[in-house]
Amino acid sequence: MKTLDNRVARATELVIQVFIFMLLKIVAIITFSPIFVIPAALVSLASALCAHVFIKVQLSVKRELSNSKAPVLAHFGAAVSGIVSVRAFGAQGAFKAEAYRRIDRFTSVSVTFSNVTRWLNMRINMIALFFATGLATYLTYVSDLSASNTGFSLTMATAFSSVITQAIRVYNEFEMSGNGQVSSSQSYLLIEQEPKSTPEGVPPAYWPASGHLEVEKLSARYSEDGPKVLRDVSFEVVAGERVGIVGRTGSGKSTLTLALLRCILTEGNVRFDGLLTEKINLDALRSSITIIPQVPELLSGTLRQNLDPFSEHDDAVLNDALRSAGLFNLQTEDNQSRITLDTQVAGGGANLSVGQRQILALARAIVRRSKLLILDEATSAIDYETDSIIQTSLRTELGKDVTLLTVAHRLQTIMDSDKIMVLEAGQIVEFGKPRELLQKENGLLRSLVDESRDRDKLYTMAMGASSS
Ligand SMILES: Nc1ncnc2c1ncn2[C@@H]1O[C@H](COP(=O)(O)OP(=O)(O)OP(=O)(O)O)[C@@H](O)[C@H]1O
Repeated sequence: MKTLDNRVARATELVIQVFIFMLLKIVAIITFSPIFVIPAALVSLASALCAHVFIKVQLSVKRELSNSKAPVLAHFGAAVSGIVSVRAFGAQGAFKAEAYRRIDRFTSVSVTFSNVTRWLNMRINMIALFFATGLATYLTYVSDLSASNTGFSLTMATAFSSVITQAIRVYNEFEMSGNGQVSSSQSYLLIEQEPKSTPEGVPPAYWPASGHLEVEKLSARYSEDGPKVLRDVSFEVVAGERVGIVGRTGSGKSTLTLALLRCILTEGNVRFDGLLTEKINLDALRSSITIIPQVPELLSGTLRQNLDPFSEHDDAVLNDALRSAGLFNLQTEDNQSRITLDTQVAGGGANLSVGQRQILALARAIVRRSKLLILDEATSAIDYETDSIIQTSLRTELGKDVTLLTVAHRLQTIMDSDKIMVLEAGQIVEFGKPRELLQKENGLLRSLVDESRDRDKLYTMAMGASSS
């Protein structure tokens, strides 16, 4: 904002300077030839008219110019970075043709742009020429001004055209940069904000004491005028239950998790450990629920800072969480690249594998003692060993009252869950114990399992889970 203020102040200063300069020239001419006050006023009016037309036209041409310049630069960038592939596939001809096409478009707009500038220069020069010629005629044949003052007045008049052009150019730049800066700042200022925390929204200190979740007619959409992606979803999960959420792609699984965290627009009631989540401050709600996304984000800093950003726990607790999450099962004591609390994590967790990041996200949930854990299962990029470590940790290390919702992409992960929720087009079509769902004729879960290559294994898992 400060840079913006400085730039606007500098541009304003320049505009004022040029206009004062122009005014001084007119004043100098009028002082020696007062009769020229009317031609000077007419010249200023005519110049202002030309400037008005020029600025209007030039604004859209300049926008078109930058729109046609970007594709040229992008094409060059793509060609340079992909030069090996371009040559390997013998696609030089196609790339050249495309480059010519883009350059042609850019050139035609550039020509229009310089024509617009030429249009203005011609008119301003003509106006200034008439003015200077009129003044010279008057001073030579009518006025009895001394030779030195005549020379001075004529010098002022001949420099007049360049000052007018300069004034228009500076004013135009001022208006364009002002417009751009103000409209982009405006768009940042008008970004919709989430509701602020209020004293009434602070939940009691004991909350949440359990992971009991009651959802009643929950609908969700991504924007005010967008369609309902989740429609009247109602279900109840008692504390400590493990629920798998399945459904075909686009059925609303991720949307449900976002709706529970109030990250999108929702209607209906969600009660978490007895409290309506819409009445609770967002920071309190989101810090009591942990979500482990497919690719967890980590912050740049040490592992310790990532697990405990506010330094609320000692190393023993953090190490315990790492062990429970399964990190130490992945590495041996003598491993040189062993991950410890002092390991530096790159921005986003770029120096760790997706599996390691999921394990750390799980450790974070253990440290925070979240009562509701939402796991968006990683579909790929995670090896069998890491996956089974995570699954074992989830089954053995979480407290008995911790509710686990797993958005599953592989049925194996959730077939031994307490319950399975099947979503279809934003609605719950099945919700119950795996064994019961598999017995339903034409059931959706049953059809998903029957389509799977591991059909028999899945049936065995479901029967085993339900009987336990
Ligand atoms: N940011 C968004 N803006 C608008 N619509 C969205 C957005 N994200 C998802 N949707 C829509 O919401 C619907 C449900 O998407 P969602 O991501 O919840 O499905 P999903 O079941 O998680 O799919 P997948 O298994 O592929 O992850 C889809 O029709 C999708 O087009």
